[in-house]
Amino acid sequence: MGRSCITFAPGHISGYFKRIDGISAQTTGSLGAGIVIDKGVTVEMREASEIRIEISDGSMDDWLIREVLSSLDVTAEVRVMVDLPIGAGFGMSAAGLLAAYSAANCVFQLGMTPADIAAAAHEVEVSHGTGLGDVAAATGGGLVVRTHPGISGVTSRFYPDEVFWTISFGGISTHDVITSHEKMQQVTAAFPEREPASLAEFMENSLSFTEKSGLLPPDLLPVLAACKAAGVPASMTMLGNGVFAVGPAAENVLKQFGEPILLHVSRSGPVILEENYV
Ligand SMILES: Nc1ncnc2c1ncn2[C@@H]1O[C@H](COP(=O)(O)OP(=O)(O)O)[C@@H](O)[C@H]1O
Ligand SMILES: CC(C)(COP(=O)(O)O)[C@@H](O)C(=O)O
Repeated sequence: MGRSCITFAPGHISGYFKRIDGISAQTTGSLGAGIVIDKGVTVEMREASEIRIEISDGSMDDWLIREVLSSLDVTAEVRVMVDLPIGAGFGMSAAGLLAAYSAANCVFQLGMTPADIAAAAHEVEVSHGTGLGDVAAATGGGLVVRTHPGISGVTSRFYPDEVFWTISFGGISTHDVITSHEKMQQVTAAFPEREPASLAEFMENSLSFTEKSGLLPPDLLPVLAACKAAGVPASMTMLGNGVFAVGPAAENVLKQFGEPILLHVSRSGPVILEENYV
């Protein structure tokens, strides 16, 4: 007998970013811009005397969720359902952390505010090198521009109605990239000067960053070229081996290279979907 909760947190595709190091995990993060998407991570959690974790992609690697439970000193049974591949630039670690902290807060009635949940998730994300700016972005919805590091760094959110299509050829180790001084130097040099005021400007910034960042895997060159030829705005999913592209015409272009996935811009951040006493 006890309480059980189901939560959802959206994923986030970074178009471009720049690492900022502060004196703590909370003041460390990134500046940049990206889109919060309607696919993400659902977490179902119930009180239990022993920890049991099941991840929908069959992964046995459950350290991220264990980290959440141990930081709160609670034991629970947890089911994690991931809508998109982990490690492929869809911010699944931030979504998993936000959904898991929200679920634990609901199950164990911890009284955490949304800012407490975001701070806890950002702490894990930064201290383990699984991301820098995704948590801040995914605390709400929209196309998000971040001008300060940390969970309060969002300056603007706007909500384009356009559909997005994405294609993924696999992962890139976020940890290895964001802890490489050399890679971060090139990324910083590639950071666009102009803050985007529209979806079109965001896509222009993202593509110019991608081309200068030194992070573009060669497999993506023909995909980006095909999008350009068809007049479809597209860029690389930071940090993953994939492309995201705007508008209905993107589907047919991306189809030549694999199985495209349809995305919309999320209107909200983490939510509690269900709360029960069992
Ligand atoms: N939603 C999740 N649920 C459980 N573990 C996760 C989740 N997301 C990430 N992880 C763990 O964290 C590691 C690093 O993930 P990361 O590359 O940062 O993912 P992403 O790029 O999707 O945010 C993964 O190898 C996996 O062990
Ligand atoms: C680009 C990235 C550093 C990593 O993103 P992901 O691989 O999706 O965790 C992101 O957190 C950001 O700061 O913009």
